[in-house]
Amino acid sequence: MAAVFNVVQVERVPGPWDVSSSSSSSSGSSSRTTVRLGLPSKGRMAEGTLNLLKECHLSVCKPNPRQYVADITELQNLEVWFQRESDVVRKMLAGDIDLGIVGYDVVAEHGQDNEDLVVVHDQLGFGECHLGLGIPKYGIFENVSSVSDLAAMPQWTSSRPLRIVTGFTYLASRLLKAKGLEHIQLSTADGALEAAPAMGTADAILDLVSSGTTLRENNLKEIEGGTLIKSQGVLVASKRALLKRKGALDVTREMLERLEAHLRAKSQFLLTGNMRGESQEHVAELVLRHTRLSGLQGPTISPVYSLPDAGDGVKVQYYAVAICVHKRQLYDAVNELRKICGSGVLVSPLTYIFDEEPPRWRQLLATLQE
Ligand SMILES: Nc1ncnc2c1ncn2[C@@H]1O[C@H](COP(=O)(O)OP(=O)(O)OP(=O)(O)O)[C@@H](O)[C@H]1O
Ligand SMILES: O=P(O)(O)OC[C@H]1O[C@H](OP(=O)(O)OP(=O)(O)O)[C@H](O)[C@@H]1O
Ligand SMILES: [Mg+2]
Repeated sequence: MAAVFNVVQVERVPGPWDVSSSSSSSSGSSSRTTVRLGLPSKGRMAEGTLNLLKECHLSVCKPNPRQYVADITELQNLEVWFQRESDVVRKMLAGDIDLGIVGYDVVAEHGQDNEDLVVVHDQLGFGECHLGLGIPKYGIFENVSSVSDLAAMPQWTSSRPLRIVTGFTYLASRLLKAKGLEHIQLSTADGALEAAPAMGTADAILDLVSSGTTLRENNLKEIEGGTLIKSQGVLVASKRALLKRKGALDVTREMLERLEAHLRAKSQFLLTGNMRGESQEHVAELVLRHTRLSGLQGPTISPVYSLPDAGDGVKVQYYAVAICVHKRQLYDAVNELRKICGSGVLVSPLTYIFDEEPPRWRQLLATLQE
């Protein structure tokens, strides 16, 4: 006997952006004066988010793991709300949250190209993955190695479409047809999608991939052209909040500046060493002969003062050389600097490199003026 569900009509509570709502909405959020930042409450993105904010000296004070509201001491007038990633995006669209840090995949799937969502920083450097098709390595798929091969398979017709299981139905319905997959039938599941082809409940899957281990362990493979989007942690904002909510743009700017300056510094080391030379220009010429020692704009050369002999005044016999080098070039740069310094080379990690104005800030202002 088919289950009968009593459908209860639930009156929609107007949100803070609803023009019809004269009074405050359910949470009084239309009259709220604080700016709200939504962060992942659990899972692999939660840890990466909190670690990055801590590295930017924006530690979230969350004494109890089950506490869903917190704050960041350095950012007054900002409330932190811990939510599931998809709910962060939903609540941004409803006007109950102003900013969020989530995976880009969640913004793309649950934001559904809503123009109110603005990606303020698109590469936070954690949660890297991509949304890709996975098909069996065996059977009729054995020699299929690309999306065009898959689309060309004669098996797929309007009466017998290619069955794809995914948690990303919005992106699947928008992007798969553009890849030439005409006859597809989408189904959803909450997880462990890789089991579906072996179980016979789907022919292929569309899911997030990072190491590829789960696909391989379930005899599935990716195919050329099968990646729909790439994803990593992003800082996303509601355009309306940035334009209408007092303080939202200022706090966004500070977060963006700190994130951008820190992420840029993470890839750099500061090298310093002392060397003999006739003048700062002479030392700079020696250093700049080495390609790996050109730094961000160039080496900083400063005189080292000493009192070689009692009674004589201070003298300059050495010059300190300071340069930023990319982590990948560290060892070669140390060797080159050592050759010309002759003395030890000090290496320091960098916390921030602040640009005059972060490029993403100019982009955001341009977006807000559209
Ligand atoms: N290999 C991966 N699989 C799934 N998500 C990944 C992967 N790599 C990075 N991510 C990021 O992590 C997010 C999902 O994290 P996680 O799976 O912990 O949470 P969730 O899927 O929402 O929770 P749950 O899995 O309990 O339903 C994705 O939205 C994506 O941005
Ligand atoms: O490429 P890999 O590194 O193997 O990661 C990909 C797997 O990780 C995620 O699953 P998750 O761990 O979130 O479990 P779930 O499928 O139950 O969500 C995703 O749904 C894939 O199944
Ligand atoms: Mg998951």
